[in-house]
Amino acid sequence: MDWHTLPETPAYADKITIPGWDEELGSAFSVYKGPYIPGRVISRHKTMWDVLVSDNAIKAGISGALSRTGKQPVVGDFVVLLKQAELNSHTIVNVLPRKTCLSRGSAGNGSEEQVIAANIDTIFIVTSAGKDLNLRRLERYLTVVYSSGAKPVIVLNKADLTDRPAEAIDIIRSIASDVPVVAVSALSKDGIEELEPYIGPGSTVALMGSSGVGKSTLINAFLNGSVQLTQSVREDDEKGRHTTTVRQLFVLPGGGVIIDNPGIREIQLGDYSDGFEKTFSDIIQVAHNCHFKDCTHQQEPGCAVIKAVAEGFIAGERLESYHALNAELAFQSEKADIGLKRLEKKKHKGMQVSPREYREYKERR
Ligand SMILES: Nc1nc2c(ncn2[C@@H]2O[C@H](COP(=O)(O)OP(=O)(O)OP(=O)(O)O)[C@@H](O)[C@H]2O)c(=O)[nH]1
Ligand SMILES: [Zn+2]
Repeated sequence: MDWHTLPETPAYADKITIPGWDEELGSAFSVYKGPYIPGRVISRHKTMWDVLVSDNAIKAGISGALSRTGKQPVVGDFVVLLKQAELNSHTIVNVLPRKTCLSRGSAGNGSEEQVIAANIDTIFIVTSAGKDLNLRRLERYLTVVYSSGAKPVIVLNKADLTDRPAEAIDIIRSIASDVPVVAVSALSKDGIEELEPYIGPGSTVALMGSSGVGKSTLINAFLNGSVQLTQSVREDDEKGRHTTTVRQLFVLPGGGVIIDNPGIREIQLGDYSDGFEKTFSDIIQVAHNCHFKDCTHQQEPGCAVIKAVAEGFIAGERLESYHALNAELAFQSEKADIGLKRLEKKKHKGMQVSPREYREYKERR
């Protein structure tokens, strides 16, 4: 064979069958030669990770070097594993660049943000028709999703319980600008085909929304009975004990991936300032016309936002929600600042030398 006809792509490239894998990951991985294989994290335990590799799921720990960087693999991460066949062991040695990153803000202790999941393309914000429908909560969810880099889709579930789903959709659209809003019934599967474009081969979705809106029912509908969602896997850990793990990443029959993780379900509002500006882009746009540059849109004269509310262009509740979220963000970042100061103090303390240490130091010289 003439060498010109050799394929340009490395030999492993066509063997990689990890859902969500793409060319970019391929080129990031191409620097690894030898006993390294790629994988995708299914779920994380304290010091062990379940990882999907070409055609099965394995358990892996992480290397000391990766551990020292402080970068912990999370569900959805694409990782590089060192495979030691003779020891029957896999070790995660690196996390490949994340496309999107869903994290809990730096709430409380001022420590760095906590990443919950990575590489989610689309997040279904699930709400249900009827009394769960809460526009203010939807705005919070939108804020979180925008900050992660994923694309939001609002799913109005239990459409079978309302006579007027179109009305509910209109209400949601009033705050959602160009975010798709889809009415479905997870129970009867009515309308779920409208969600199919987001769960096609290679795409990764996650679901967010309060308890009882029907997230599990929806996932089961996508899975089409191929996996039992609540199925827990009983296996022996490295010490021979039985452990029970719950899968958090599912491959759909059509090739898409669904991530279902308690941290995403129960997401709290943290430092999501970027997403905040996107969510309230209408208010921020109007605010350019406020008389004062630092207008807080509370009661200042010449406030264009208050004027827009009075004239009915912006809903009063929406401005209230803006103020409430703004206050919360300010509070969170203040808390983070306080935490930082505490840390700085601590660091300083560590550098202080006690009189005894100083004496010993001088004596050694
Ligand atoms: N009528 C109707 N009921 C639904 C629909 N989808 C889900 N339900 C019901 O709503 C209840 C809650 O559904 P789940 O799927 O457990 O809700 P969830 O969002 O996963 O709840 P958590 O696990 O607490 O987060 C169940 O009794 C479902 O049968 C729907 O489209 N229509
Ligand atoms: Zn103003």
